[in-house]
Amino acid sequence: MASNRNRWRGNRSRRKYIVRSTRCVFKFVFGLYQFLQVRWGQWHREDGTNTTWHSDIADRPDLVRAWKRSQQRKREDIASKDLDIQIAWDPDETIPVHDRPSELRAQAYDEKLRNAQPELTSEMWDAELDIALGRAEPVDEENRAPRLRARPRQDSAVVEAPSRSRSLLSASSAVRSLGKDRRAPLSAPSPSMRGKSLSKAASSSSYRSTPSKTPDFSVRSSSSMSLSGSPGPSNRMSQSTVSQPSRLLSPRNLLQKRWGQATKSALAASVKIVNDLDDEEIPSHMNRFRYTEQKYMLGDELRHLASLDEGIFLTCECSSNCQDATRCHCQIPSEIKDGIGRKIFAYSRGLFTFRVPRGVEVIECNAFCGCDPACNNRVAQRPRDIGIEVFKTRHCGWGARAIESIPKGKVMGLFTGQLVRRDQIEDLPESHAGYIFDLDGTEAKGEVNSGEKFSVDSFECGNWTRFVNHSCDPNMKVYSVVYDTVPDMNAPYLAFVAVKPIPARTELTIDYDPCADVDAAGPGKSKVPRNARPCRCESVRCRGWVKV
Ligand SMILES: C[S@@+](CC[C@H](N)C(=O)[O-])C[C@H]1O[C@@H](n2cnc3c(N)ncnc32)[C@H](O)[C@@H]1O
Repeated sequence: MASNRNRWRGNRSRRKYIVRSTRCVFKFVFGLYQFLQVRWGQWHREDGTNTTWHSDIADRPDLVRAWKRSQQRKREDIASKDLDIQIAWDPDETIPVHDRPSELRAQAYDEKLRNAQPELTSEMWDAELDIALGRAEPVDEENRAPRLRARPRQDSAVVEAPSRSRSLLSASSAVRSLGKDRRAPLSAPSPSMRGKSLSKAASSSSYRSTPSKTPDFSVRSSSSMSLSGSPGPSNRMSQSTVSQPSRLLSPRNLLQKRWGQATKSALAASVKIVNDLDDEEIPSHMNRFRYTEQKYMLGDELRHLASLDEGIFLTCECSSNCQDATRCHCQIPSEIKDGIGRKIFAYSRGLFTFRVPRGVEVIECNAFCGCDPACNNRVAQRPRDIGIEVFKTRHCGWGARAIESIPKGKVMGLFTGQLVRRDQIEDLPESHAGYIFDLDGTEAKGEVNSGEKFSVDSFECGNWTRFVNHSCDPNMKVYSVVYDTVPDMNAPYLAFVAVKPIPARTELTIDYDPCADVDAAGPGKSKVPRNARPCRCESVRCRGWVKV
């Protein structure tokens, strides 16, 4: 490996050292971590050794990236060979150290699991509901294929087949047959969240392109959850975990369990379903709904957007925390500036500053930037840390609220769902209309670029944000943010941010038509658009209509 200047972190004298070679070696500390082995060219210990171990090298992101790529290749290699993986701990240590449980192996397991598990379909969901309601018996899945087989090396360490929680029976919809949907039909004549108005609310956004073979919503068994590749206690290798039989779960608990798995695998806080108002157990249309916390769902024709080449991104070389937007290369295209035209970040101390003009999108640091994950300019991409309740409102069906008080500027979450080409929206069923967001933040600014245009349909998949109702005096605003795509791709994320301090358990709302004439607000005073319906937000500033 070519020599390069390297500063040893923590060395106050700032003496320069040269990396002579790096090697991808798995060293086990508490049996779980892997480290990059570095041999130093101009440094050695008194005993002559010159090797140190690192999980990161702040000054050499190129080395770390190369190392991570080689790790990825190894995992893919392991995953492609067969569906078996030895994951048992060997108490007698007869297994070579490289075969012990490790993060690498956990990731390989996870990747195998994703390959082995079929995509969750509405039929599977219906079947689970049938079992939950006692209308059907769970099937023995022993002979179901393909699936991941966990091969125990010792009796003491068996990880169960991860597809245990899946039950594939009939395709009838228990929810539908129970007639649980007592709300007015959601067949709005035109999109409620869709349209110029909403796009204007969004100054821009992006979708996360972290390469992923399987979308976020993939349901994993408890054991696979514990084996997820991200660091943290919830990802440690666990002993055998047996799923709770589905038949013991009510539809709400079953839905809750699904969402719990999805939020947990995204390292996000919980989302609970509560209804203190009536006996509707779960929101309607949940029989086909798949929860995806932070990623768009991509159909085959858009899957290429999830594996963008590193070369497409502008990256910064900051060593840990990005503090100066004028020096951050990833900010070159950013149009967020202070009063004297200097580039600034959109956030201060983790909170949105609202210094982002309408039509301008926020460009966060990306996976290839040199800064660390806690950098100032990575906020919307972090896992949501505020617990959410999806609850039954008095007048607007189900809504969403936070379980704790929220400061102004807090980024609450990203709007997710199925990413669709804008020209295909008209083909969607009418019932989807109130759940579609156009990603047209830059169009609102009048700079329509020639690229493809997208919208996000959250009717059948998405997260808690699809329950956010409209208010003419909202407590959240939407802005657009990119971090795993680039602005020109027109597929930003939409981040929901608190515009004022919000007390715990206050309904979270946005304005579906933020560009309506605000000065003329008040019942009947502003021009009623064609796609409007009576607004039930009950705010004193209510326009009297909501665009749907
Ligand atoms: C994105 S969904 C919000 C979640 C929805 N309440 C539910 O239960 O699924 C948008 C739909 O909620 C309803 N809605 C939201 N805000 C409303 C308001 N202020 N007045 C009347 N209906 C509203 C409309 O039916 C609209 O099409």
